[in-house]
Amino acid sequence: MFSVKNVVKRFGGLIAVDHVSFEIQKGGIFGIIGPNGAGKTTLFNLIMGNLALDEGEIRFHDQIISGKKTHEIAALGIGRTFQMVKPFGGLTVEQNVLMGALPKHNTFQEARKVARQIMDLLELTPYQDEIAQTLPVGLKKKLELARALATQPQLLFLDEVMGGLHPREVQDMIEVIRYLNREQNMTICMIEHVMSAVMALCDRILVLQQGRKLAEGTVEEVTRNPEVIQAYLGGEFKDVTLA
Ligand SMILES: Nc1ncnc2c1ncn2[C@@H]1O[C@H](COP(=O)(O)OP(=O)(O)OP(=O)(O)O)[C@@H](O)[C@H]1O
Repeated sequence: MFSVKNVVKRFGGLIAVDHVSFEIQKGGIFGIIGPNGAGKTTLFNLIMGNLALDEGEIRFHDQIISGKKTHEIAALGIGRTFQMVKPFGGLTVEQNVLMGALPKHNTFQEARKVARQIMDLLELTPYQDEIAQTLPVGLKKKLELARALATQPQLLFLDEVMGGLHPREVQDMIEVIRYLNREQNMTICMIEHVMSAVMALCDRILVLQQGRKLAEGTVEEVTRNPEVIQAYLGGEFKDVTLA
């Protein structure tokens, strides 16, 4: 469904993404993990056309998407959330979700219907008239997800949606992602530091380190990989269970 082939991104002398290749199968939940600075967000920015790649190719359903503009990529059915939550701060929750829904729908009524379904799914309806920037982090993360869902993607890229959430909120988010994947047939690719969520959700994991692919495989394969264990034990992933 989606492939990244030999992608390279340089920032001056630094190679942020160094010949990375992977494929995402339709219907899966693909995880991308790795220490800070591994190149994960840069990879998402390359995929969504926010940054131009230096080498390589990105395909979605056999169409080359590298080189396309962000709105063209979104129109093909790819959505994303941002690690640094980016709602329009001065707008209400409902207006924010509508902003995502409007380009995909012919009428305002249709867009509003979809926006309301998404707010219901994410339990944002009680906050629909609140101004986005006044929300606590957990609700801001949900709003970020709601805005991405409003574009009705087939393939959704999630950049650390669990970050800053309380354990109860992490559990809720896991359930929402599982529902989107199983009930709405959405293929998901998630960058995530919260390892319990990665373990609970992902059928395949890519491990990046200093821009390079360190390992790729199932949760079992990756967590048994000696190089991954070494990288993690020396790193910041204190909550990872590698038993
Ligand atoms: N616009 C930029 N200009 C220069 N260097 C950049 C730029 N964006 C990212 N980098 C560098 O590229 C490397 C990869 O950064 P990136 O944000 O992709 O890592 P990450 O794996 O997403 O990290 P984190 O887990 O902290 O979000 C880092 O060394 C970072 O400093």
